[in-house]
Amino acid sequence: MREEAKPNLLIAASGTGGHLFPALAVAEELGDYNIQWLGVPNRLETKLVPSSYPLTTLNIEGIKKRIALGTIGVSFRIPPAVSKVVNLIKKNQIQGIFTTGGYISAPAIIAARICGIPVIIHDSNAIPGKVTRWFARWCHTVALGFPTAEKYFPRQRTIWVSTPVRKAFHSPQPLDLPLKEETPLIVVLGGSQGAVAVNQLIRSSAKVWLETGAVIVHLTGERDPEVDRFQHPQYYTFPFYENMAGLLQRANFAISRAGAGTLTELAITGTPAILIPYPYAAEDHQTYNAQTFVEVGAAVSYPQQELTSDTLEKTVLQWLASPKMLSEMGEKAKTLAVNDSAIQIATLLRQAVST
Ligand SMILES: CC(=O)N[C@H]1[C@@H](OP(=O)(O)OP(=O)(O)OC[C@H]2O[C@@H](n3ccc(=O)[nH]c3=O)[C@H](O)[C@@H]2O)O[C@H](CO)[C@@H](O)[C@@H]1O
Repeated sequence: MREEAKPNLLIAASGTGGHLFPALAVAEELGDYNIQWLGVPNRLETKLVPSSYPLTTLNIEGIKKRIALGTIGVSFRIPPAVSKVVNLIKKNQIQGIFTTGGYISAPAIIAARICGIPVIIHDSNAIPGKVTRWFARWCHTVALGFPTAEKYFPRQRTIWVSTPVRKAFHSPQPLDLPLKEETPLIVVLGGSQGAVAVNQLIRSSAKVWLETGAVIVHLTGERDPEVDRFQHPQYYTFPFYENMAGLLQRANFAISRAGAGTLTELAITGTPAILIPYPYAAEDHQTYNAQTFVEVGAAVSYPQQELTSDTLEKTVLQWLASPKMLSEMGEKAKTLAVNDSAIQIATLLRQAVST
């Protein structure tokens, strides 16, 4: 196919791994499209996107403030961000937009409406974000990470697709860590940015877990000033780890926040988890995300305020001594996996762009 014959798509996804990796997974399925990316300066997209797709950044502070105050609406003054997206759409003859919710979706959807092109929005959480709820009416289809989220969109076309994960999750990935086959591996993570409160809990209990022979890989994020406080030969820390597929495939279990991205990956890799939902997530959505995994028996979930290091210490020791229980929980996690989520969204986009 000649380069100029490719359809042109804009992906508006910004901020956290939970918003970016599902969008990158969809982009991986659209190799026959010219893809432009819309983000903001100084967020994760500036690291993850430019090597693969041209990135345009918007200053959306004004929009963030309006959404935080609940004042955005159909009549709101069109800010410069929207004009910039309209220009981008016109200049590049963009035929459709894919967005994963969050602030960046607002100017993208408004601009798409002005230009008369279709938008597919994906929202991965059990309680969809405010922007998704407000602007869904202007989208061609709302793709959902959790089937229960459908009730927020009584008048829109919705489809439950789970959440796309990177292609690497769909095949076995080698892990570059010195681990014997029989060594239990605990992976600790706090979403794409790390979780300082979880990190503290782990450091206060890790020693007893390591004494059983287990290895811990702890993804700490980049903002924890006490990251070097605990050290042990079986304890590995990384601020951010690229090969999540390899790590979760090998993990016996995870201790994690309950972001939708990580939960979906745990389902695909069949990894049981001790979940500690982020207590300040919008509308407490992580607690609701976690519920689905708890209900099928794939995870246990503790509110951070109620979880003492003593309870966590005992739970982990019990899990380390219960391989049969872990493999049963792993199988239950797999019942929540949707392996073709990215393909389903790519198909929706192809249909929307061609009609
Ligand atoms: C604090 C907060 O509000 N977080 C939200 C954010 O996701 P946030 O990015 O915090 O968390 P998620 O669990 O959704 O996604 C994390 C992603 O980063 C990847 N990862 C993480 C650590 C690492 O070292 N390497 C790596 O690749 C994970 O594999 C996963 O793909 O958006 C999600 C989707 O709307 C929400 O469900 C989360 O509640």
